[in-house]
Amino acid sequence: MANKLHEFKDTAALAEGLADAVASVLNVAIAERGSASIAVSGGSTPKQFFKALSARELDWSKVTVTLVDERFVPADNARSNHLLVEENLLQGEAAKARFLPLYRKTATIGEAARLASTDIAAVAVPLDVVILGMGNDGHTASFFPGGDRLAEALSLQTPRGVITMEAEGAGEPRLTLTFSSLQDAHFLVLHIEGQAKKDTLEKALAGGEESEMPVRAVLNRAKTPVDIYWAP
Ligand SMILES: O=C1O[C@H](COP(=O)(O)O)[C@@H](O)[C@H](O)[C@H]1O
Repeated sequence: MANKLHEFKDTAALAEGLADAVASVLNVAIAERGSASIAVSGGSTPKQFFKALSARELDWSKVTVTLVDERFVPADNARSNHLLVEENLLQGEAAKARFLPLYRKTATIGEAARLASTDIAAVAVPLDVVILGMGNDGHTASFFPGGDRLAEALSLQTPRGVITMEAEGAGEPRLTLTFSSLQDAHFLVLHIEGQAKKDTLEKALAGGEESEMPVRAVLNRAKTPVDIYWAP
């Protein structure tokens, strides 16, 4: 698996470099198909990148933005990945993008997953861009160690879509794209920052079970080689 590491002098340079690369992929998709898609992660890492991407020149009205995963909280909750994207990416020209949330105000998280799966199914396959983050526990998306549906989420037999996930380290119940939904993206990125995350990456790459560090599934058997973007 020819993953590639892109190192930057600082997080600001990484944000600009990744925004340039993503904008280029989205522009090619728009030129070739008339549309483009990107699934992004939440958490604390991507904020600078989102702001840089938001300022890139492209026909955002032709771009579908969705989430790799989401906490099962409404968009006005400070833990919401939707809120992070809305406040940092979907601003200015980028506000013209079509946004597909994963959270839905449904009686159960299972119903929200079914509704989100239906919407995601209407987006061209494969996704053009997937931006993954990683926790220091080796989770990516909401593929958490000990997750109640981890094996199902990581199996290529599981159809593309959104499934629920609960795990001790996850906090709220989660909604996550399945591995099958994201592993063949045209541009598959793992965006991590800081030495601790670099050490976690090295541990993940050194071998071991996917159940211990689920990011290994992406690093070891995604169809698309992973572009790893890192800055200290
Ligand atoms: O819970 C989550 O954590 C990961 C990593 O977040 P970070 O703040 O350490 O970058 C994130 O990729 C995921 O989308 C989010 O739901």
